[in-house]
Amino acid sequence: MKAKAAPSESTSSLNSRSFHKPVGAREREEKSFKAIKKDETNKKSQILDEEMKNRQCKQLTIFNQQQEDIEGLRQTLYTTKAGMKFMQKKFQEEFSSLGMHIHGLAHAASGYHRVLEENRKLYNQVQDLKGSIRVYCRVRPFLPGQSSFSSTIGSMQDDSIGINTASRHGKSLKSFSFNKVFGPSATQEEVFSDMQPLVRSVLDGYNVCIFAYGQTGSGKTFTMSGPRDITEKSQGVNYRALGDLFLLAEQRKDTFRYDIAVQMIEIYNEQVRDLLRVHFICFIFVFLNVFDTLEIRNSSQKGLSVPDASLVPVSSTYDVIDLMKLGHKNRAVGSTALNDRSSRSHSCLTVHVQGRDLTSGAVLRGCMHLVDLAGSERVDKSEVTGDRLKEAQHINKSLSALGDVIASLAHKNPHVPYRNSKLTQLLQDSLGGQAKTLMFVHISPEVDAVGETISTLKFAERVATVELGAARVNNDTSDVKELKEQIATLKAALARKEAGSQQNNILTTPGGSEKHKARTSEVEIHNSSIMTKKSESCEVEEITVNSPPWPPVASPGQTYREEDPSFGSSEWVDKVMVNNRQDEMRRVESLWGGGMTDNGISVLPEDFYRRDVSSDSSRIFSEHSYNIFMGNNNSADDLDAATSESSEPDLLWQYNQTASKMSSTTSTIESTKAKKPVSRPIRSPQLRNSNTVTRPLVNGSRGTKQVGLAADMKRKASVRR
Ligand SMILES: Nc1ncnc2c1ncn2[C@@H]1O[C@H](COP(=O)(O)OP(=O)(O)OP(=O)(O)O)[C@@H](O)[C@H]1O
Repeated sequence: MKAKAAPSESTSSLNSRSFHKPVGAREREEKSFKAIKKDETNKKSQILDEEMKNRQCKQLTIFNQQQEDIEGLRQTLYTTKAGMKFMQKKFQEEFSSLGMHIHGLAHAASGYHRVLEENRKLYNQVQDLKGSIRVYCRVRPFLPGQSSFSSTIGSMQDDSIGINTASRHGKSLKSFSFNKVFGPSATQEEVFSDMQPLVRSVLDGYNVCIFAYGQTGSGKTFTMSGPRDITEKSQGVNYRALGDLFLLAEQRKDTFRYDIAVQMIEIYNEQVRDLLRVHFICFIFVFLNVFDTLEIRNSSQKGLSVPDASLVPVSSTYDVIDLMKLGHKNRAVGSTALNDRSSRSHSCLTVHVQGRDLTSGAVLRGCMHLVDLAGSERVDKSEVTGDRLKEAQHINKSLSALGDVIASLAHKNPHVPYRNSKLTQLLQDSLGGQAKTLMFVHISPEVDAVGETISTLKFAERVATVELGAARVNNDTSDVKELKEQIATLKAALARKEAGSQQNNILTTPGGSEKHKARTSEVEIHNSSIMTKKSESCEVEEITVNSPPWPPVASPGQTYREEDPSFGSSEWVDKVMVNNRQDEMRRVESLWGGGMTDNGISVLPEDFYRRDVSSDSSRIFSEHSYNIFMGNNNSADDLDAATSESSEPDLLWQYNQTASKMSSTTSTIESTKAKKPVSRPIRSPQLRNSNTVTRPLVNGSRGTKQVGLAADMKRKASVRR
């Protein structure tokens, strides 16, 4: 800029000077000025050229540099790409190997689960084989109004529980192990789902017993039935078990046909009472504070331990709900200081299931006892007096009898004192038989119940050591069934003949019928001693004595008719037997008392029927229902007694014996009759239950005869073996 300024300055100064100078000088000056100017311009252009050159040079250098950089970048990109590709490949390889590894792990995991499941099954099988009683423990939550600050429950795992105890040496934790432990928050559904497989095995022909044990107020009734106001969610084991059986029966309907019926009894003050019987006589009994007591018959090979209790067919959960309502209404419940609705009796809901394989014709019979025991109680705590005290004493006595039985079984003692209480008699088949048994032990979390809790859990641990032997399926193959049917038919024929000739004897003996009329009750009483064997023939006595009342207790809106297809198809019943028995019944009924028929046969007075037998068909139905659960008829009972503990050859032996007996009998029927006096009294179930003439008979004699017979048959079987 200075260089530029300088010429303009000099030009202006030259102009001003040249203005004062002469023309020649001025021209010279102008020339020299122009030359200078030219030089300057040249110089300028030279400088500019140089600058341009420099700039170009710089740009070239920059360009070259950038080229180099780009080349470098290209190289880097190339190597990066290659690296990326390599990494990608490696990653893919690793990924696929990881995938394979994960696949392998998943396979191993599923295998592990399978093994676990198998282990569980095997464990259960071992338990089944050993026949160990399964023991589940359930802890009741604190009740509303109770302080939950201090609980006796110190620890709780899936299969063990620790109880805090205070001793002289300070606090300690006592641990107990069971098959399963349910905490206070366990729902009814969770509880049931764990025992569902056990319940379902009834449909496969097993006998199952689930019983709830624990001190009063610990939640036994809650587990077995539910709370006072039962909802679908709070339903207990009883409802759920039956609902599940119906569901499964429905699912299997293409291959199996199942018939399900229930009985519900209670043991109150050492008396067995039917909870499903609604009869006007019942109300009279309640009014008079006298209740009909029933017999327990463990010798019954057909699964009816209390054959006289109402046996009610059920085909839906609604039937069950109605029945349970009735049962619970009839059950003895009272208020104590420990539980405002304390069960004062042991209740037992028995579910009888008979299934027929539609392809093979094999018949399976299973039965399930669902027992809600009355709670043990310390009378000083429950503050009971009077009747409640008497009840408590009976409850404690029977529970201690249960303890004795468990102790004997645990020690494998040769003698087990089942007969010391009705409760142990009832549970005999489940505690010492081939049943699958589950005990639900209940405990309360309160600190002041710790003593009872510890003794309850100790008892439960002892129960878990009892080994019953392998559970067995009660199945009749079609061959066996056929043989039994044949035997039954033969026996029926024999009975008909015997009854016919006996009748002739009576009628031909002067005053025979009169004598019989006068001695009706006497004969009934003596009958038990006369009958040294359960009638080998028609069992008319069985028809009337052992049959549950029919129609059975009708739940609201329910009627049980002869042609009701929902329960028992005709093919299950030995029709010949039923018809024969009807004839037989008519004949024998007419034999005892009343007037004379056209044929000169005596008949019962009409008011007898009015009082004791609602209708003839009801009797037939008793027989029908009874047969369904007895596997044809009672005449096969003898055979069962022998076969239940013997093998198929024994059965054939029995059959041959009967067949040969039959052939000889038909020819020498009179002599056979002379050897075996047959006395068949007629008693309707209602009359039997009316606490009148039949009472002496009920008291033990019939039961002991049954036991005697079973023992006799067993003896026979073992001698044969
Ligand atoms: N798991 C539970 N969840 C909620 N409440 C329960 C539970 N178990 C029991 N209860 C409540 O505790 C109270 C006592 O229960 P429950 O009557 O079943 O005892 P219990 O052992 O049958 O008594 P008892 O032997 O005197 O008949 C009831 O009010 C019942 O609703």
